[in-house]
Amino acid sequence: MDAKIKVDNIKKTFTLSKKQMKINKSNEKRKVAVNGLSFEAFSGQIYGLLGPNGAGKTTTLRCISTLIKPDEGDIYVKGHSVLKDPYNVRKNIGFLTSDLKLEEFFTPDYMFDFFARLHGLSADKTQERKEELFAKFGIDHFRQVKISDLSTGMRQKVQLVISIVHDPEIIIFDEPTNGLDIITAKIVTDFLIELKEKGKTIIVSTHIFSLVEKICDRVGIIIDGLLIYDDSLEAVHNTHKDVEDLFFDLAGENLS
Ligand SMILES: Nc1ncnc2c1ncn2[C@@H]1O[C@H](COP(=O)(O)OP(=O)(O)OP(=O)(O)O)[C@@H](O)[C@H]1O
Repeated sequence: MDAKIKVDNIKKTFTLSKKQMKINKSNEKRKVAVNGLSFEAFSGQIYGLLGPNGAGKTTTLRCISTLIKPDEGDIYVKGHSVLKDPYNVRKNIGFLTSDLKLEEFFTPDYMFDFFARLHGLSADKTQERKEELFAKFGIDHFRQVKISDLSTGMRQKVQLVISIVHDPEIIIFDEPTNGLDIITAKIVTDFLIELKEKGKTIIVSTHIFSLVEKICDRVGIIIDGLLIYDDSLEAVHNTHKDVEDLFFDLAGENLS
């Protein structure tokens, strides 16, 4: 099987501000967020990057999505290097994070059209895609309401649909169900399963064991910037009761 995403020995170090050093309760000026990470993700599968707070999940996903550059190593998305060919990487990726800022003044309808134009979609295609996604995520009834007047859950739905407006082959999703109510969380997880069945390649980051069990085909366990496990869910179940059992078995002594 050909890897759609190949993360090849990436390293990323941040220089910390005084404030960040205080938060980290450390005198160290530099923080190694990701320390020589490698894994592959395949089409028709969901790869779950699982780890506690500060493990390096978001940093890894931001490197894959070309928002930041790894200091060492490289990542190949459909063979395109994030360092040498970020344009073609971006074209193939939809990146979703709850950090995305939406313009408060605009409506979901306007935002969707704006991002569709940015991705070069025709007017017909934009309309077709908008109707499909707005119906699926229940956005229809607030499509003309200003973002500033929407609830957090409603905004998250809008963020989700605009990040996949171009129907990307690869979807990178940072904490997919964070902050969502139980109904929206189910719509999102069902949608991810539907996308993988269509042959998309999906990487999600999470700290929720049950989400990995429910939707992932492979799991990578990341702690302190290091990938300490990388295998199929089937392999997990061959040796352990479940992912939680595996996590505490492997990570127990590394956790503080
Ligand atoms: N821009 C930055 N500047 C300084 N330090 C950073 C920056 N981004 C991340 N870090 C640090 O790098 C480490 C890894 O952070 P990262 O956000 O990748 O972890 P995470 O696994 O996504 O955690 P969480 O689940 O809390 O989001 C943390 O110690 C974090 O404080």
